[in-house]
Amino acid sequence: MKVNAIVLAAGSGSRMKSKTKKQFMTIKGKPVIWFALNAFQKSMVDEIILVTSKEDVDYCKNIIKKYNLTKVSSIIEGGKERYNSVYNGLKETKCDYVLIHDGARPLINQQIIDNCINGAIKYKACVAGVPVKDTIKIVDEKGIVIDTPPRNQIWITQTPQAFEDKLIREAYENIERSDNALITDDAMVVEKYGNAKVHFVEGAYDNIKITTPEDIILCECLMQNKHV
Ligand SMILES: Nc1ccn([C@@H]2O[C@H](COP(=O)(O)OP(=O)(O)OP(=O)(O)O)[C@@H](O)[C@H]2O)c(=O)n1
Ligand SMILES: C[C@](O)(CO)[C@H](O)COP(=O)(O)O
Repeated sequence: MKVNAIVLAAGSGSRMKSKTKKQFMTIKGKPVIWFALNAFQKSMVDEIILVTSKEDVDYCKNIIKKYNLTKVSSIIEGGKERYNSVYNGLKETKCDYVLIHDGARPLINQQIIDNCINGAIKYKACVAGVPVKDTIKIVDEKGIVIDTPPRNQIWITQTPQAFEDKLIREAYENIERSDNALITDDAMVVEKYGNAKVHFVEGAYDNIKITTPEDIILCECLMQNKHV
């Protein structure tokens, strides 16, 4: 059984509003992207496909060399939207199961990776996540509450998202032929165009995505007691 991971680092990080792209900012002396790459390096994943922007390929090559990330088998160019980057990565993989992960989620751990691999084997399509702790409200464009859905039906969706390779490949091929507006994760591609039900597997509350400036501070705090 061959398991590959696609790690995404081709975003512009516009919500971070920083000079350095968020995936290359430094936490505990290491670039953010290193944490995810290192987690997969230490896991049972066979190969890592790193997706990044053309202008960052050389920088990524340096990181891979410096930290001896031997499982990174290729660095490929991303696309305009996240799903374009994922599809470019998928074209580069050939395996039985594939894990797709945001390079901007440095707090991924071995347990989550294992949960995703086992979930993909069991269900063909799964995503890491956790139930929401807050009450969530649906609002209209004026900010007026329309509905308060039952909290036990709402989960925070994280990455990795893991799939049987054939299934996710076919689902992505289908979006090429369809209206692909507002696709923000890979589970959605399977929900809309794939041939399996997507199951949640246990993620972690600290498996946050670095998106806005306070996430860097939060991440540093969360990492303080961890051995990474
Ligand atoms: N065209 C894109 C867009 C996003 N990503 C990656 O997908 C992950 C999650 O996306 P997000 O947090 O939205 O990153 P950005 O698109 O970079 O951020 P923003 O939306 O604030 O511009 C990140 O690791 C990002 O690098 C990517 O590889 N290619
Ligand atoms: C894939 C994802 O991280 C799951 O939460 C998320 O959907 C990415 O969305 P973004 O709009 O690119 O932040």
